[in-house]
Parts: sequence; structure tokens; C-alpha cells
Amino acid sequence: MNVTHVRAATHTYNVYVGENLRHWTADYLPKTYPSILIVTDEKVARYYLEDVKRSLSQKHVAVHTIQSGESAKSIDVFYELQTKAIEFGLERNSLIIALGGGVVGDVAGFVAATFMRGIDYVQMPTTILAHDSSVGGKVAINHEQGKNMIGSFHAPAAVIYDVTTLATLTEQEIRSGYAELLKEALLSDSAMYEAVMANDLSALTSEKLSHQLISGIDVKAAIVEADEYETDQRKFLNLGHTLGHALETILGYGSWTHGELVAIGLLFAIWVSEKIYGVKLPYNAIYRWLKSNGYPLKWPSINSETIFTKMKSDKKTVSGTIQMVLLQKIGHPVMCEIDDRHMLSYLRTFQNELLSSNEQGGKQHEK
Ligand SMILES: NC(=O)c1ccc[n+]([C@@H]2O[C@H](COP(=O)([O-])OP(=O)(O)OC[C@H]3O[C@@H](n4cnc5c(N)ncnc54)[C@H](O)[C@@H]3O)[C@@H](O)[C@H]2O)c1
Ligand SMILES: O=C(O)C(=O)C[C@@H](O)[C@H](O)[C@H](O)COP(=O)(O)O
Ligand SMILES: [Zn+2]
Repeated sequence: MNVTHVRAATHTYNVYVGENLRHWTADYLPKTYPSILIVTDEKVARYYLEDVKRSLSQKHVAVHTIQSGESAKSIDVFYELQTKAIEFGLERNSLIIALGGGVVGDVAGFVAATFMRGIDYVQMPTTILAHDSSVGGKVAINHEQGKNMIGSFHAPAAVIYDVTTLATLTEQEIRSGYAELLKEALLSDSAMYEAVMANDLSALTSEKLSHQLISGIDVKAAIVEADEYETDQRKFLNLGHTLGHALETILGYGSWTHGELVAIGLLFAIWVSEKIYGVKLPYNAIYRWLKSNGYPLKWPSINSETIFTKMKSDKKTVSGTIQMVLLQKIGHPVMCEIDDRHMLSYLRTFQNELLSSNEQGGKQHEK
């Protein structure tokens, strides 16, 4: 088992990564809690809920199972969970366990952040993507006009990541989660980037995957430790998300996965970086890797103006100007202010280039 200690400015907690940890949940909780509410989703419940319940058998435990998928990051599910917490009798010293992927973690975490003005919660991630979402304390629900618009920072009391649960993920969810690993690699260094790109997702061993998840968690933890509340370098963790979040909102939550759209957003960020800084980044290699691993790299049927308008409501926009995370080279992210005229033109040209490379089966892109 691997333990990463996250020592952020105002919170310290452990991230445990290992096999079968769900059978020993009580051993990894930071303290004893008189009552616990487990929040999970209907798919995860089928596979793993009983194991977690059994591992807490001596406690006062209730379960609330929400629908599976992005649509659960809603004000209705948030309210439903608050009602459950009140009716079950959760108190200030109680615990919420978020057993599931990023959706369960984000909505249950936001309930924990706000119930009685904040109680403890523990993340038990069950997706590859949730190596990212379970660390760092960003919790939120969506507004129909914008992704994660209603939320808070609320650090977990611990993260218990049982990597054996990843065996039941679909190929699409493996791809989605791996996009965030690619993001962390691009923020980190060439060694991690090469290691991530060296894998064909259909042949990924659980040993290699665990190793890479730990690297991803370490990258994320280091950034969160340096800037817990995103006043500065934590913004870099949004690489690929300016476009990704806009598309997710416009397409309707859950019609594409978060990671699939982050993957397109990463390509766009790299493409814009090459244009603005005149640098050569591995656009072609990443395009080919994504393509050969089955990522849907088609441009969704939305025009650039609509996407541009949505991008302007990104959380990093300052005084109406889009601030986008770009790369000067691998491991060197920068924040770049992009005026409206340039951003619109980048979106249009990138859309056309992506379309034509898809038609030609991945034509080499020229800087
Ligand atoms: N808070 C953060 O820092 C942060 C970071 C990245 C992403 N996110 C958020 O995370 C969400 C995406 O998370 P996700 O990709 O984990 O989605 P998810 O939670 O919807 O899980 C994806 C799907 O896999 C199923 N599933 C989960 N675990 C499974 C398992 N072990 N076996 C089989 N099926 C399983 C779920 O039921 C769901 O259908 C987005 O809302 C995104 O905004 C948050
Ligand atoms: O932890 C962070 O900080 C991130 O930006 C991680 C992202 O992968 C994640 O999708 C996050 O929820 C986006 O945050 P937001 O503030 O842009 O909603
Ligand atoms: Zn993300």
C-alpha cells in the first residue's frame, strides 16, 4: 500500500492507495465517528457497497444511493442528500463516506461542506478519474448554465483508494480517467509524459496503472499543497478544461464524459500554445495516441461562437477576458490572457484542422 501525505496550508490528510482497502475501511478512517452516511451511486453500490458496509459493521451506518452519472451533480440530488442526512440524524461529529467516482465525490463532498456548516467526509474513489477528483477538496454541483458553478473547497479527512475496484470500469471510463493522468503528466515532466504515453489502454496492467495513479496523485497533491485555494498555480490543474467544461455544459451533462472532453481540450490547449509561443509540443503524438486508444476526437456539432460564449463564463475569466492554461513546454504551464478576437479565430481554425485530420485519419499537423 502507498500513502501520500497531503499537507496543504489549512488541512492535512492521507491518501491511501492499495488493493482491497474497502474490506478494511474502518482501519483507514482518521478517527472514530459515532455515525456514518455512505453516499454511493447505483452502479457502484451493486459491486462494492456491501463490502464497505461490512467493514464498518460496528458503527451506526446509513446508505444513500444516488443515480449514476453526471446528472446527479444537481441541486435536486444535493437537497435529497441533505434531507437524508437530517432524517438519519447526522450530527456535527458524523462522517459522510463518498463511495464512487468523481460525481459521488463532488456532490457528497459538497453536502459534507454545507451540512450543519461543514462535517467530515472521506473519499473512497472507484474510478481512474477520481484519483484527481478525490484529492484537493474541490466539491461542487453543476448549474445548467455552467459546470461546477455551485461549490466549495472542503478537504477530505482521508482518501481510501481501493484500486481493485477499477477492474469493473468500462473502456469509456478508463479512457475518461486516463485523460486527467495525461493532463498531470503534461504539467509534470517528460518522464511522466513518456510513461503515460507508453501505454496502450487495452493492455494496461493493474500494476502499471496503480503506479501511474500514484504519480498523478503526487503531482496533484504537490500543487494543492502549494496553493490549496487556487489563487495561483492550482489554476494549472485546469489545463484542457476551458474548452472541456464549455463543451460539457453545452452538450448536456453526461452526454460525453468529463475526460473525453478534457482530452479534446488538451489538444486545443497544446495547439493554441504552439500558435502563441511558437514552440513545438507533441501535438501529433498525443493526437495519434488518443485516436488509437479510441477517444472520440470529433468536433461536437456546436458552432464556435456558442462555445466561445460559454468559455467566457469559465471560472478563470478575469474582467471578461479568458485566461487559459497553456504550455511553454512539458512541465512548464503558464496562464495566458487571450482576447476575444483571437480566441474566436483559434476556435474556428482548430475546429477545421481537427475535422480535416479526422477525415484524413490523423494528418500531420503543421505548426
Ligand atoms: N473535484 C475535483 O477536483 C474534480 C477533478 C476531476 C473531475 N471532477 C469531476 O468528476 C466527475 C467525473 O468523475 P468520474 O469520471 O469518476 O464519473 P462518475 O462518477 O460518473 O463515474 C463514471 C461512471 O462509472 C461508474 N462507476 C464508478 N465506479 C465504478 C466501478 N468501479 N466499476 C464500474 N462502474 C463504476 C459510475 O456509476 C458512472 O456511471 C465530473 O463531474 C468532473 O467534473 C472533479
Ligand atoms: O483540482 C483542481 O483544481 C482541478 O482543476 C481539477 C480538475 O480536473 C477538475 O475537473 C476540477 O473540478 C475543475 O475545477 P473548476 O474549478 O474549473 O470547476
Ligand atoms: Zn477535470
